[in-house]
Amino acid sequence: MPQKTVYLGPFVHTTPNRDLDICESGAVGVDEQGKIAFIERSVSQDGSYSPKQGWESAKVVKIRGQGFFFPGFIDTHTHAPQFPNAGLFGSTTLLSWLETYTFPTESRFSSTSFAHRVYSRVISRLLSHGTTTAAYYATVHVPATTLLAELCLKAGQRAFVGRVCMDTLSPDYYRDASADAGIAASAESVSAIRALDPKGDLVAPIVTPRFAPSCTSPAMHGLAELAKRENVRIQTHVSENDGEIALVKKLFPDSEDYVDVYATHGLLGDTTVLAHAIHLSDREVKVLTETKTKVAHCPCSNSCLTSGAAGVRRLMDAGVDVGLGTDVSGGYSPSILEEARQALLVSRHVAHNSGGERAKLHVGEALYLATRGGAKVLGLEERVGAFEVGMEWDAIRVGLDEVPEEGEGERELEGPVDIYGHESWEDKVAKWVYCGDDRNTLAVWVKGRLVHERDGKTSNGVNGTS
Ligand SMILES: Nc1nc2[nH]cnc2c(=O)[nH]1
Ligand SMILES: [Zn+2]
Repeated sequence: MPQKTVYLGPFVHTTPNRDLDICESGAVGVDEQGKIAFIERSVSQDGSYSPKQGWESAKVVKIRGQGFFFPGFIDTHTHAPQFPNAGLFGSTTLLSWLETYTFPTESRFSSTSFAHRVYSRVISRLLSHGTTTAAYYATVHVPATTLLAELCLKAGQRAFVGRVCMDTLSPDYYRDASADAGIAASAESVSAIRALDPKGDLVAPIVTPRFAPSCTSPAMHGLAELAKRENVRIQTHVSENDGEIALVKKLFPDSEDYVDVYATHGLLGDTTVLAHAIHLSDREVKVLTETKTKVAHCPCSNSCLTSGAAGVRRLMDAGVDVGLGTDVSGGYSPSILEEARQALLVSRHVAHNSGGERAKLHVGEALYLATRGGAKVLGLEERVGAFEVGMEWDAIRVGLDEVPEEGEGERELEGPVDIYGHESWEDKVAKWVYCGDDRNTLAVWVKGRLVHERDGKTSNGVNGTS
């Protein structure tokens, strides 16, 4: 159980309106359950903080130098078994990439010892980049999928873990034998993951049809029923690539479009996350709005696989909830900070090509998608994604490097962000978003538990005592 702690110093998060909210000198009290008990927004900066009644013996964690507390990042879409392929995609596009890189690698997770090696690294890498919640796709293998959930729980990472279901148009060496076999294995996986964390405090199952081309109609119907019966969320891919969209049209000639395939199989709703959603028609966007279906925006992957540029402003204007997904190894980076940067850059391409100035995201919006927006996509908005009383302390301690004044001597250049002193608070945050990386992630907490310390040994459940 975490110790009662007061976090002192600047903190930054986003508002429900997607603006930055910067508190230059605050105090956040976190109780033994890891919940935020109070927030004070104007604490004296002279170091003479006097604790509230009942908090006199609480531990104090203080920002020193240039830095701030920020909510933990939320990755609404990634593939844990694809991390061995991060950076490998060559000139492929989705369907050739799946055949060439993805299916052969995912098939190796029939070995739980291989899974242990990869998944342990994945979790500690994500934590080191400040990702406190991830929605993972695993593979078709039930034991390795359960292992991923176990390792998340041990490391203290919040996670949704999904056994991938795929019963058609997949290689013989890597597929479900039939729709019934896939549904039964997915049901087994849901039960096994639930048993690890029955209340879903940190880890929960998520039903995961890979995408329409690799699932038969009976498999999709069965998975929708499973999700409903077990009250489990759903994740899949939609409208990522031109060839994929053409294939869906051919496979499901009676459906109006790609979104309609999922609608007619009962797979849409406010507990469903669709990744990509790049090439949607107005009708499809309307259906997502009406059904409250959520979207994981994966700009890095969309660029790597030449999939296209998703118009996030269009989705947000239509009232669709959007979060960010690294989609490794379609995307090369495990970092949601990198994904926020890519979202900003891609929005500028959209602005130039068709969307106009309004298509451009600003830094606060990108950080909203990375935190509060992601929480909403995964149904966690009451618990994480921002600093509010009653929410849980999922947080990053960000450190930025100060460049010494002339005559103060040189400092070792450590991190990628230089602060010269002329910057406003908004400037500091922008420099972090555009120039920062995991060297700026000094410590990470989930539900009040310290789960990673830069240069410490806290990652992956080792010495995670605080
Ligand atoms: N990006 C991506 N798209 C998919 N569509 C179906 N499977 C995948 C996958 O593994 N990654
Ligand atoms: Zn994906």
